[in-house]
Amino acid sequence: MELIGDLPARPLDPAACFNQHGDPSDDGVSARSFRGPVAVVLPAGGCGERMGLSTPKQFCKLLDRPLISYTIHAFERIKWIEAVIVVVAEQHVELMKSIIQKYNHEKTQWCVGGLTRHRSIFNGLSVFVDDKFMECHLTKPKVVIIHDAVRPFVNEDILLKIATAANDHGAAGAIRPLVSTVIATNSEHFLDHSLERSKYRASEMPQAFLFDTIYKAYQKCTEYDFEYGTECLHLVLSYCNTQAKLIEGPPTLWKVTYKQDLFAAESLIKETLSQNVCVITDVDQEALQLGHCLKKMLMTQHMDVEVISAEYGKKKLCIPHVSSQESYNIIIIGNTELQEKQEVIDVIANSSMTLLYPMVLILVYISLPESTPFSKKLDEPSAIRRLAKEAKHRNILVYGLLVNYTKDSEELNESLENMCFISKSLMKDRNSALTGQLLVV
Ligand SMILES: Nc1ccn([C@@H]2O[C@H](COP(=O)(O)OP(=O)(O)OP(=O)(O)O)[C@@H](O)[C@H]2O)c(=O)n1
Ligand SMILES: O=C(CO)[C@H](O)[C@H](O)COP(=O)(O)O
Repeated sequence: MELIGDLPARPLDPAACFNQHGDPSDDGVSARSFRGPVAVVLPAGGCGERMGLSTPKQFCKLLDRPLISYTIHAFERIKWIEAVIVVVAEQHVELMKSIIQKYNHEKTQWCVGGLTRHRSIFNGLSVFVDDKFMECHLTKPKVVIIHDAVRPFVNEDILLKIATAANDHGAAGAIRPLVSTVIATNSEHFLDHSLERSKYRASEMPQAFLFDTIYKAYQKCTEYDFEYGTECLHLVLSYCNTQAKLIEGPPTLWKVTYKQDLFAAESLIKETLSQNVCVITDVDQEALQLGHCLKKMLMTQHMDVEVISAEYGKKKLCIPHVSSQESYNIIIIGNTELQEKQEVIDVIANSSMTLLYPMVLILVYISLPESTPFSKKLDEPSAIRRLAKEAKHRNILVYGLLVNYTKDSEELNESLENMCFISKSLMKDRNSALTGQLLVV
């Protein structure tokens, strides 16, 4: 997947790293950065007919969080985005309100949409100017971005290019090369003609406009436009004579449309979350050795790994650091008491990181030749299960790994390789059904 190669070494936020492409000067967009203030309208009032589910796709869950929340977060995390208006169908207002509250979407407000996408967008724009929305206290922005709620992987780079171009030219939109050739059929369903693929582009989102331009276009457009139109850029061309600047966007701008797109979107999120890990080891020799060997091996798997060693009772002090690094994977190596691990879980849960993404916590136990075999400590696996069950409610996925530590370097190496592959796949799969299991390496 192209995404992997494009990831920055250590993303500040998983939402930030979906295809950070290129240099703003690549596509002729002014390098003078336009940084708002900008407002956003997210049409989310559709029913997702092509998805064929009873829940509209914008409310379908990815890693247990509604898709719409990912899109909102992608905008809210950008400083120069001032306000986000989500446009939803009347029957989903309560659901939307609960999502805004649960995920703490502080810049976001909602309004009710219309029967078509254009009607919904017009309602969203009206929030900034119509007296009936006075209580929203929103100032009309100079530039407004319009983005489908069902395109969750939009990043700051493309948004900045689009907003800057809209500021300079009145309108701008993201485009992508066509995947298939476009053909026209005749009334008997035979080929009439085909278009030369290289001359055409797919119009995607985001798009941005000078607010007054797009609002005027909607005020002037016809009932036919409202009913059948699919292109906002076309409206400003037809009704305001504004020719949009077109900017090539990354492939991750695609619109979640069919059921398979939900699987693809969730995989992309998991892939991104599994790119970095923080390993916290005990200070004894075996734990330190395992930690450093694991780091080397995970790095060959293209992961960004940081190792911190802390003595008994101090591990929870490492979590604020993990949280500032926005790492959603922690491996703790060492045989310290479960009470200590419980304290670490408490600190993670209180850090508010797990509000957005599930955290993976792998507890690595070391079985030393001279100590009581772990299999004889019957209470330990069930204690891990209990701990994991409680942690799952707090969006922390806890797994146990038991590593046989031996002086035989070949055997130890094999154990380490297994530990690396199992850890990597636990971080990548984020499988909640496996939490609480103690896997023997
Ligand atoms: N009356 C409508 C119809 C669509 N949209 C929104 O416009 C975006 C893009 O539309 P599309 O992908 O076509 O969504 P749906 O109309 O829901 O899907 P479908 O066409 O398969 O029914 C979506 O975020 C959708 O919720 C909207 O706000 N109001
Ligand atoms: O394609 C588009 C660009 O103009 C729009 O993003 C929009 O998704 C079209 O919506 P629909 O699929 O409902 O026609």
